[in-house]
Amino acid sequence: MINVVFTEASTLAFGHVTSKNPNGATAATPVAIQVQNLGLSLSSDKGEIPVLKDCSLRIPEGQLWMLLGPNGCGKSTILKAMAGLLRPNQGHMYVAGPRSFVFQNPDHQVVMPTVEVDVAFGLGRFNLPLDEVQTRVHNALEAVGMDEYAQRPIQILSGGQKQRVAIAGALAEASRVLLLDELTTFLDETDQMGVLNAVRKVVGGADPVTALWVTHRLEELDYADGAIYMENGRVVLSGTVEDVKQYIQKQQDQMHNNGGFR
Ligand SMILES: Nc1ncnc2c1ncn2[C@@H]1O[C@H](COP(=O)(O)OP(=O)(O)OP(=O)(O)O)[C@@H](O)[C@H]1O
Repeated sequence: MINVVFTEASTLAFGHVTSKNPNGATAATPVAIQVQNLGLSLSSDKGEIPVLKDCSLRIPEGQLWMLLGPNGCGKSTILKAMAGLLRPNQGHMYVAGPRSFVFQNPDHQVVMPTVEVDVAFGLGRFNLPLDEVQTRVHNALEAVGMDEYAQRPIQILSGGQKQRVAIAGALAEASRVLLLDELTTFLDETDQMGVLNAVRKVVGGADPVTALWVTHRLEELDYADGAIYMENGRVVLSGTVEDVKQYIQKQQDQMHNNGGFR
């Protein structure tokens, strides 16, 4: 039986989720994402596999949080559930809207001939006046540091610049929550920093945008306001960056002592 409720954050009690307040959050900070006891199964040739098990977490509005964990632990799956791309079969979830999912490979998302046309593309369904579209496109490109590229053909952009165009598309649609799936995995350091700084800037801007950023790159944790660590389909830690760093360090030390650290 499907038992998932998308509900208003204020109706849920989440006392046990974070052990310490992450940077800048107080008990009164509004919540952008809350997940409680979420379960999700996917079908495979071996039948239904439980991919998410009893996951709970809470992310305050206007913050950048990172989601880490070993390959296959369920990071992309929980992100897709938050985006509404996958349907959980247990638990409760609230994600503020509008929300946007940005994929690892920007070529799946940035498809129009030029930068400004691509950012404007998603606005087509809102039937906005032309000057409103132009203002939104300009503001969104400025927010991610790509306004000088407005007229450029998409195909000459680097991977990181395309990621920033995809994020601008989400901002133009007034997205309040950005769900960002391993954007920097295949980027060089310059592109990685371009995307990280762009996300950091929009999260810290006047309108409260919240971002959840899946990554394997530990150095990116320094840009985050809070972090979540998953293992084997479960959220094992959700709190401060320092907590998660210490947890990862302990895991690495243990593996090293057992002679198994790669
Ligand atoms: N469509 C699917 N059908 C069946 N199983 C799937 C499907 N998609 C993912 N899985 C399985 O679900 C588990 C979690 O996958 P997911 O992609 O969420 O992990 P991840 O933590 O994002 O991994 P990575 O860091 O490698 O990207 C894995 O065991 C994966 O094989």
